[in-house]
Amino acid sequence: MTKLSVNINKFATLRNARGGNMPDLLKVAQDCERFGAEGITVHPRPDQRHIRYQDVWDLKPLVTTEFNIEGYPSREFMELVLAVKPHQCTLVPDPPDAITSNTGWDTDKHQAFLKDVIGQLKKAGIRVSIFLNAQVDKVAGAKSAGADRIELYTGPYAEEYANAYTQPQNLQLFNDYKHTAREAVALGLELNAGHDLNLDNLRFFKLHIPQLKEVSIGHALVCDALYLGLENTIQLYKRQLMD
Ligand SMILES: CC(=O)[C@@H](O)[C@H](O)COP(=O)(O)O
Ligand SMILES: NCC(=O)COP(=O)(O)O
Repeated sequence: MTKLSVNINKFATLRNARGGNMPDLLKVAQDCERFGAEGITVHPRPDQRHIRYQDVWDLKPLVTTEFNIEGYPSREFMELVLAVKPHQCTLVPDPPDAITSNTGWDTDKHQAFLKDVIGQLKKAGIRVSIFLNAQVDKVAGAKSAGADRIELYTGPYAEEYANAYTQPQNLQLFNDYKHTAREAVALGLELNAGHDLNLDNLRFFKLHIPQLKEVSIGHALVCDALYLGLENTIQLYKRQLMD
């Protein structure tokens, strides 16, 4: 079974646009769970342009499914995560000014740093996932740094899927995802995926990477919800994830 964690960043973007509390992020998270989400993901960025550090504190007692906090492990981020203690922390190598996440970790180059931060998170009882490109040679570094899971960065997959839409089975890049997933499982790592997954490309990914434990989806899901409604949209995404 693959769990759907709804990334609620973009609801916070909308709220912040007017400075008030509409939509109410806490209600959104609770409604996502009520509508079938099996996790809530947030990605507090240094400029707090969507998720604010206070949101993370406020969400913690309300989230009854899996709470996943994503981000670059800066000192401030680590202090927040270690204090809030979510179920899972996903480490992403984003520079402070990133518009959105656009690559995975080089687990060789940053091995010592990753080992240190993952050690701190694990000591606090937090499961750690690290964001990885579909690069089979970076998986061993995730394992030796102490990660429990990897999250496959699916941005390039989504782009290629859209381009090769008529014959997705010919996707060249997809073999790299398959090999990376296989290597992760062989080394005892669990598998997440995320970024730019949507109602078009999700089913193909799920069918070909059956080891997938969880996907986190935000941007496309929120866009779909504008047309289809949040409850219906969450159900449609869950349908794509059926075994
Ligand atoms: C790690 C990842 O892929 C997501 O967190 C994505 O970057 C969403 O962040 P934004 O909503 O800021 O684009
Ligand atoms: N980890 C990926 C995520 O949380 C959502 O990414 P996106 O669906 O907003 O691109």
